[in-house]
Amino acid sequence: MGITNGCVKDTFLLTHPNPNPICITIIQDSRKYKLLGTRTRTRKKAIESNMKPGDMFAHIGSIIASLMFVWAVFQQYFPYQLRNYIEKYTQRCVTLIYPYIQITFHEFTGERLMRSEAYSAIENYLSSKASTQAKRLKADIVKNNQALVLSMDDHEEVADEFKGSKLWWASGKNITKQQTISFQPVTDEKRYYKLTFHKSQRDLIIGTYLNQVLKEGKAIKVKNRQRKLYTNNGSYWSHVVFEHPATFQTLAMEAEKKKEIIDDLITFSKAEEFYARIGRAWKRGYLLYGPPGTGKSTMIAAMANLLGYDLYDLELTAVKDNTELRKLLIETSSKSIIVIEDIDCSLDLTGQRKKKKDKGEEDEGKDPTQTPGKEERDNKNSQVTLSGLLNFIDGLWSACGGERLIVFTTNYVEKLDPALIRKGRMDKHIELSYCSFEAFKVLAKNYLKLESHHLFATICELLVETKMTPADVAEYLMPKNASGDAELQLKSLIEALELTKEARLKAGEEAKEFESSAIEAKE
Ligand SMILES: Nc1ncnc2c1ncn2[C@@H]1O[C@H](COP(=O)(O)OP(=O)(O)OP(=O)(O)O)[C@@H](O)[C@H]1O
Ligand SMILES: [Mg+2]
Repeated sequence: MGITNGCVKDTFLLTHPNPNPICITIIQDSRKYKLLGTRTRTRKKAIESNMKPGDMFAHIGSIIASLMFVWAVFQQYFPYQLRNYIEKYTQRCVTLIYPYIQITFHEFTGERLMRSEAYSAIENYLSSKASTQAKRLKADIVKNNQALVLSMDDHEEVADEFKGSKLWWASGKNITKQQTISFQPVTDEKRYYKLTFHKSQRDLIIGTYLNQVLKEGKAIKVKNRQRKLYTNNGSYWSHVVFEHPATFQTLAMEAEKKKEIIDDLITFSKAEEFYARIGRAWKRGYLLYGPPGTGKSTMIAAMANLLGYDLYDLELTAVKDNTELRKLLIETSSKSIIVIEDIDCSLDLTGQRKKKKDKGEEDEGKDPTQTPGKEERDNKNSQVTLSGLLNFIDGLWSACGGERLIVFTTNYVEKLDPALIRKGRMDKHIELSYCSFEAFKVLAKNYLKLESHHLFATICELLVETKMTPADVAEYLMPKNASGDAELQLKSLIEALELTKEARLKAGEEAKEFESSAIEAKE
């Protein structure tokens, strides 16, 4: 660049597209260069400079300043419509030559600027790629400060491959100034991910690849999330962190039965396509029944831990009426287990339909899930009725997308209305019963770290002859002192089993005596 009469010339003309160039004045101020823009007509007056020709810094500075200035002039002097027109056609021309397609996924979408599900799924999907490829990463802690999740920082790029096609994910952000009254400048950062791929792969990427990214991203999110236990306070759910340690490994139960339940749950959780194909909502109902202390609640916690689902513990007696019940149902999230414990105690749901039938009140063809009868309404303080509950389950099956399990527990299965537990509503009925020897061995392994012992044979015999719940057996296996002598604990269990056996025999004899005296009295 030569400077004649204080004017910038020559080199500039090489880089400047305008034949009547806009002159950029560069005034060397000690070591820094100040860039000032001015038009050609002021060329002669403009410059006082002692800049050395060929100075690289000055060149780059001048080019950038030149471009900025051209852009500023373009923005200022061209009418808006013309600018739009030029921009539109420039982009079209570029698209004609540029062989790649770009898709942008913004972090916030919609009028209410909700965080986009697609954005967070992509963030999760890219986390493993980012940790191996990106140079700048962002770290976040999830699961109650237990797990670290990495994602790529702004303006990073990672590559991915799908069925032999290469594609690139870049992260970026737009910064806009907000119009608020504040002493500090308030800026609004809008992040996005941009996917770039060759236009020949359009169908493959938009169809299959993106679906897979969203699916995998959501699965990672579910795995990383801190699970919650929701309880209803009237018509509102409140939650705490769900951290129950129960698993199917620690659950005392026959191995075959346990495996069947685990298989059923895992099959359900992976059966999205199957349910869609057969036209059924992706839901499954479980009825757990058995005496108190046989592990019904423990099994629900183990189910939630196995599948990584949230738990909604629905207290029916706290729900005012059917409308409130429906509202609660709609607020439950996907990948959750909705639990109604002790369904027989929650409401008087036991014989209402039978009573109505006896009185001939119910039409043969009438849908049982329709409007509640008077008896049902008058039964309890809570006005939730059997019909309401059936509607709740059927509504859950139809109104809410995403997978959900609903689990009822009861100590008295025979008391429940058959409509409530029919297949289709409660698909799987699981009986949890008194402690078997196989179940005892699981407890002994968990509590005493014993796989075999010479006292096991005696315990096996006694367990066949008596009825003791796993909860009671577990209580005898709890360490009673610091030494935690396993043999002592097994002996105390044997003692308790013998006492239970004696009590049972005595009760049997008394019952026999009572029966024979009743027969004698009749005669
Ligand atoms: N099958 C089991 N395996 C392991 N532990 C068990 C089992 N059953 C009971 N327990 C132990 O007994 C305790 C009580 O069990 P749980 O609350 O699951 O019984 P429940 O069947 O839900 O009883 P309820 O009908 O009274 O609600 C649990 O804390 C658990 O440690
Ligand atoms: Mg329970």
